[in-house]
Amino acid sequence: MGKTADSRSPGARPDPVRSFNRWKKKHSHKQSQKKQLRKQLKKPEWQVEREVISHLMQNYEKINVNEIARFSDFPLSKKTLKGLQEAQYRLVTEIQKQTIGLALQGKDVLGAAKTGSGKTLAFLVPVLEALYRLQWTSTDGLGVLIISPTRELAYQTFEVLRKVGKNHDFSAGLIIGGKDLKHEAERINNINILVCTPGRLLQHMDETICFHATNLQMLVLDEADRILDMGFADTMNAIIENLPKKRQTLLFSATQTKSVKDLARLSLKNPEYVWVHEKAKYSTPATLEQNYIVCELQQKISVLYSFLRSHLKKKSIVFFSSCKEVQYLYRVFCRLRPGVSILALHGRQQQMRRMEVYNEFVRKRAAVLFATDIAARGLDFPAVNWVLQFDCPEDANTYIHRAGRTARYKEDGEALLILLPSEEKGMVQQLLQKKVPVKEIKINPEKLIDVQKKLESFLAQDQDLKERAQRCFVSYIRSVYLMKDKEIFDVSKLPIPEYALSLGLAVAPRVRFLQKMQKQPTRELVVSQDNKVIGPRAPSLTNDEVEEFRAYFSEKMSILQKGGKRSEGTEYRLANSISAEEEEKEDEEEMEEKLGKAKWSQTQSVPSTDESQKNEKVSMHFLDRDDEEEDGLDADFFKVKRHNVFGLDLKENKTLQKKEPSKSSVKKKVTKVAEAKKVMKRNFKVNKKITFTDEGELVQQWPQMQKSVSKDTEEEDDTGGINLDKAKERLQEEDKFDKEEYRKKIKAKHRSLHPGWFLRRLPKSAFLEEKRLKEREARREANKRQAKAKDEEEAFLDWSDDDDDGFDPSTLPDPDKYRSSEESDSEDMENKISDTKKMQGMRKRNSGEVEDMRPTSSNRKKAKWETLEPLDTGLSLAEDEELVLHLLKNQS
Ligand SMILES: Nc1ncnc2c1ncn2[C@@H]1O[C@H](COP(=O)(O)OP(=O)(O)OP(=O)(O)O)[C@@H](O)[C@H]1O
Repeated sequence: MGKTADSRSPGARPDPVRSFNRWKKKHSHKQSQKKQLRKQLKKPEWQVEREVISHLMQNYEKINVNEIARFSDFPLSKKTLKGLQEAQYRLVTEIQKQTIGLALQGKDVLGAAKTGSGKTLAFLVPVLEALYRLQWTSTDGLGVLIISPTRELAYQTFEVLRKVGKNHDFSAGLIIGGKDLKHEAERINNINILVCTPGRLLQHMDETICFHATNLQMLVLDEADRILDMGFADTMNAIIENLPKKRQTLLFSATQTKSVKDLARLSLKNPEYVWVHEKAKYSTPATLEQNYIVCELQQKISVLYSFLRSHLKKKSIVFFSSCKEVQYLYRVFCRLRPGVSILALHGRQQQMRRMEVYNEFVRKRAAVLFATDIAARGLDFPAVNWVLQFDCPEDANTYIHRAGRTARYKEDGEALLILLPSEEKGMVQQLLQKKVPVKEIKINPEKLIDVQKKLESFLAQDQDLKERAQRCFVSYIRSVYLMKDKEIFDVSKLPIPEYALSLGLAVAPRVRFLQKMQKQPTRELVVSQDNKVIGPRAPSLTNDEVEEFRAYFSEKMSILQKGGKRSEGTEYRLANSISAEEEEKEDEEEMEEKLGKAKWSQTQSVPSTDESQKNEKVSMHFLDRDDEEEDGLDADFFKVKRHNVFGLDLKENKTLQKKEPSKSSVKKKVTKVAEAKKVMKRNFKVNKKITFTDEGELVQQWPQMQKSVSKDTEEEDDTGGINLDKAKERLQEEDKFDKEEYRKKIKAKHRSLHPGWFLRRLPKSAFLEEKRLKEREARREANKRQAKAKDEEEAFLDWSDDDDDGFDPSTLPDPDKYRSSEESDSEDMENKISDTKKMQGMRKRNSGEVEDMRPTSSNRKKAKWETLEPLDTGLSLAEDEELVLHLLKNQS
């Protein structure tokens, strides 16, 4: 048998020929590698990259969705793949699988998939690849725009982008308002990928010199249906005007729009519709368990409290319909000390605070977040166990987004919806139509803890809290009043006095629009076909009216994204007499309360009723409990729920029975007129303030002297206190007199001006002023319409004991002029932008008229500078206007 080389004996010498051949092969391979490397090195880096890119692009056409399981199965750049791997993203989700390929091929995509299914990466990966393909550099400017409806969502998307795109060389920026505009403006021109909210973006488009989007390659709308809805309509139209038509557009949402009208605005080119779960049995994640309970409005707070007490180790989000509800209930619940830390997130908070709360809730393992719908979409808080919808969502889509904050990406979660009896039928029907599987469950009455007494005692001690309760009350009622779907939301069915009591208020605050509505039905009795009067028609607005209001409010919400503080907040402050300092105080207090909460076991500030003491003991007891006991409580709740032994209806629960307002607690309201009469009877003399002019003339500053009529006509009518008719007449006379005086003053000013000045400036100034006046007129019209929608503010004004014969909106400061010294820069900006926006809205309507003056896109800014050339007349704005009106009249 012959021996092989390997089986040679250890002492045998290797075959030199074979060894040489082996060495030669190795050597030549090494040489060729070196040669190739040298060749490569000679090429500039960009050229090597270009070759790689062209290789990748050739593979785009070959993408086969069915063969894709991992990100590395897509022809992606090494930099993107590395970023994905480092962030632990390897396998693709269904929406990523189906849309990334299409987007890489340059198609417009409308992607829809359930909440928590990974839509963010489905658009971020193509974003990175689009700029990589074009070898984009910072000098190329803005390449991709990602628009999100809320600041928090934009921030979250930006963070994912940073994580996944960290190996690329592009610059990315986050523009969401609430920060220094100047600082943003300095950097915005160097940003390649901009993540932003619509309002703030438009503000930069309008106000930041040199900012343009002419090179834009891709536009992404996250939560597209929300961004395209009426609330953002004007802003989005104005933004789209400034974008190049030739671009790729990606739209993503869990509830996608197919409205042709909406999509036409974006000028999509043969878009690909990818509805991943269109054929799925349910439109919500399979891992999400969804239930609803029905309870009376006045019981909801106790239900929430009881829920929190039995879920102390869980992470939950509770959704409310208004900021003021969140503000009040957050404070109250902090004082109630349920034993789990509570956070609040809403649009009236300062941006810093919002960010703090967001991050804190991300970090916490067990906590409760009280939030408005700003947290409803897109936010990816880790490991949320429960979503509780304290107030009924406006529609099924909002429900889906809210509930989708739990059970994200393969995790479990539970959602509980609290419905009023009047909301049950309509809402459940809507949910089932949208393929949302909700089941009714009952509450275990033994687990319910009535907190109304405690709330009453809090309010009795704290005037500020009481005012918050009143605002919360009005705000909730207004939110129901403004809801579009009148089948579900019927304000006339709300148990108003009982609701007030449940908030801890002895008397329900007056709500102006409700009073109006209550008067209305008597005139609007519904007559049946056989001419029988059936009853008063449910007071409601027409759909158009509601839509208008809603658009107004959501638009305001969108404008919030622009600046540090909301313009809406400013208006609220006007109406509610809350100053900016107070707002800040609120935030500080929020912090204090939280700190206080940590120390609560030592500091017992809560009083003193038997009931509250009892509850206090319970809380103390709870805090002393060990983990086991907490779990026990948790389990108790689950046991009840899972075994469906909520045998009794809430109504049967004695502790939560309807409370009739006690007679002693209902005080007779003292009107201002009555008070004034009382004062007059006492014959008080008001102090006088008298000053002297330079000429030594005596002037009575206070009380103001009547200037319009001679003293002898001012006969006092002692008989019946104040004669309102006479007072009214007198005021009208005064008014006339003042106007006349003012006119005279203006004329005198005109005469004193240099006549040559007019001749030089007249044509241009007259033209500009005419235009400005027209715009102001339109704005006033718009303001009037908006004023209608501010019933809450009006209602709040009603709480002062003003005589309510009729509130005159003209007594409110002009929102265009209003500027409190405490307002931040960003607030100023917001106000400006809201004006700009309104102007844009008008421009849209009168486009033919204004287009010549204000061309769009590139020369838009130039035109703006021209038109805004300052014209110093030395007069005030009002005088300026009067002057120009006068000139125009003379001209015509
Ligand atoms: N391929 C993936 N592999 C692992 N985890 C992923 C993947 N894609 C997404 N995720 C994770 O899934 C979670 C949800 O993703 P994302 O926020 O993108 O969902 P979404 O569809 O945008 O939800 P929503 O509709 O609520 O906005 C995130 O925590 C994300 O990190």
